[in-house]
Amino acid sequence: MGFHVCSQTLYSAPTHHQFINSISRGFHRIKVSSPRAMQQQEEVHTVRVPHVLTVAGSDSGAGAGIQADLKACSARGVYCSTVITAVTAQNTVGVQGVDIVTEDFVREQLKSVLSDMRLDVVKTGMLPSPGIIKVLCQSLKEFQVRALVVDPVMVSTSGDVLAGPLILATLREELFPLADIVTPNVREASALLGGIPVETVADMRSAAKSIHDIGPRNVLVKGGDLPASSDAIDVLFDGKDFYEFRSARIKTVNTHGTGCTLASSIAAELAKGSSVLSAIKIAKRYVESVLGYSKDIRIGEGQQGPFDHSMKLKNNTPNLCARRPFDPSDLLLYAVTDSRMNKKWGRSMSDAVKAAIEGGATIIQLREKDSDTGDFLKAAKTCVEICRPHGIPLLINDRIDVALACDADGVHIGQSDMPAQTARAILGPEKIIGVSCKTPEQAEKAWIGGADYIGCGGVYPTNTKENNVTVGLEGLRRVCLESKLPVVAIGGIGSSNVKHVMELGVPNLRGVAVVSALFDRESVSGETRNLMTLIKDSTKVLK
Ligand SMILES: Nc1ncnc2c1ncn2[C@@H]1O[C@H](COP(=O)(O)OP(=O)(O)O)[C@@H](O)[C@H]1O
Ligand SMILES: Cc1ncc(COP(=O)(O)O)c(N)n1
Ligand SMILES: [Mg+2]
Repeated sequence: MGFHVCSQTLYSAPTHHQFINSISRGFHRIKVSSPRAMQQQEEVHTVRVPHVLTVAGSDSGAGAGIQADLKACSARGVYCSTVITAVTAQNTVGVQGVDIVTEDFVREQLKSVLSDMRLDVVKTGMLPSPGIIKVLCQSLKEFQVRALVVDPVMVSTSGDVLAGPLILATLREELFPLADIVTPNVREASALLGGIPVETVADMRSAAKSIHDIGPRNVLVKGGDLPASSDAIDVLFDGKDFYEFRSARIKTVNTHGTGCTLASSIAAELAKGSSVLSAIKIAKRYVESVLGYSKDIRIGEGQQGPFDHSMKLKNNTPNLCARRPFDPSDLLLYAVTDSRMNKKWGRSMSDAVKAAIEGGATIIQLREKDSDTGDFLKAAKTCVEICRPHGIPLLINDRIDVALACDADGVHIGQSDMPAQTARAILGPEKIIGVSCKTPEQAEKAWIGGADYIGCGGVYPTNTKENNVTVGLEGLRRVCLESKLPVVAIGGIGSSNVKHVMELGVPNLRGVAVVSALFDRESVSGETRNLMTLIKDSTKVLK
């Protein structure tokens, strides 16, 4: 929620009361002194978040190890603390060096975390020496946790040894009996069982059963590296039954860190309270989604690249990043294309958008009330591609799902849609959110909720919205005077009255939003151009 407070300060610094308000919504503990704020403090409560501790090695390339665990837990909505057992010099080519942390210092890290934080699940990765495993087992006996996930990391995807055969006996005898689940890949399963071949699903089943005999409650043998298999199959044995988890195999070189990610995602779901079965199901689905999203990204020159745990990197690739931050001057001539009007004039949504841009519109909103979601999404994607090279922000009316799916620049929502604060939580800190407001109170609420601008109207009566209460120029003036956000006027505005609106000259009024006067006309670009001339004339008068 921190970003929220920052975004507000772009336009106006929040008052003390607003500041407290916005923080308390994030459930942070606060110290305050004013009587009003003291009252607020009583309402503040803290929320304990699910917490996984990973005990693993650091990967400098950040594809696997501690770094993968942190990213996976973060993406899965769980807090992750870390105890580092080894530092590896590693990249997509291989492991160039390993520096093992001393047993004493592993013990010290464990004590720091476990004595202070109430955590739910411990997940282990690279445990490079028998001594470190013993230290860990001692700590686990001293400080109770709800579950222990053991990923018996031995060899990296690149084939380099991370923990040699020396650890096998201690791993089997001391750590496995404490584990709720162990997650060997096929090679690790083979090594744990003295080198027996594990090359088929049938082998995986019998390996899972044999490893179960060593003591863990559940064994998941992962088949990512299974030869000649078109699906990615993992086999679970819980002491009674076998379960097969199967997903399509993603064709990609970016599989470095899949094992660490699967294990920490299982730990994350267990920390949230899932059963072992559903934790595996969700974790595997997550791995499949991130691999699918990342299949074409390229990081490093080696054979096995890392993937994008947060599924965000591609949004920032240079050919797509004409997007720039919202600027209130974008509101100057705000074109709202309405599906019914486009239908009436036999125009496609994208033709309407092209014409508005050609005429000089500074921001565009798609308002679709009739078509199916799939058709709307397809058209919206085309409009995003049209707008982005021009640097014109594209917003979607009401449909946050469509805005996300087509990667629009933001949404415009009304008073009966979800609150701005909820929309902001879903859309993240960057997307533009506009809220329709008729009163200063609504404008205040939108600001606190994290909106970027206010749409105020209807200024004049309009056919576009049935039963819409008109606020008039006076209502617009009141909202503008009190709003901390930039305002765009909407409702029945066109060439005959745009000057009256713009020449109000009130602070925060940054432009006009227009539907019929642009789109219920023969030439959208011509009308847009004319209106822009009138807007510029009236802003000149003000200067
Ligand atoms: N190409 C792929 N497509 C889909 N899932 C995969 C792919 N490669 C691995 N997985 C899945 O990732 C998880 C980690 O498996 P694996 O790669 O075998 O472990 P490790 O990284 O320890 O070798 C498993 O759930 C496996 O099924
Ligand atoms: C520090 C460290 N820990 C674990 C792995 C295993 O990686 P993978 O998940 O690809 O098997 C690794 N390569 N490096
Ligand atoms: Mg792997």
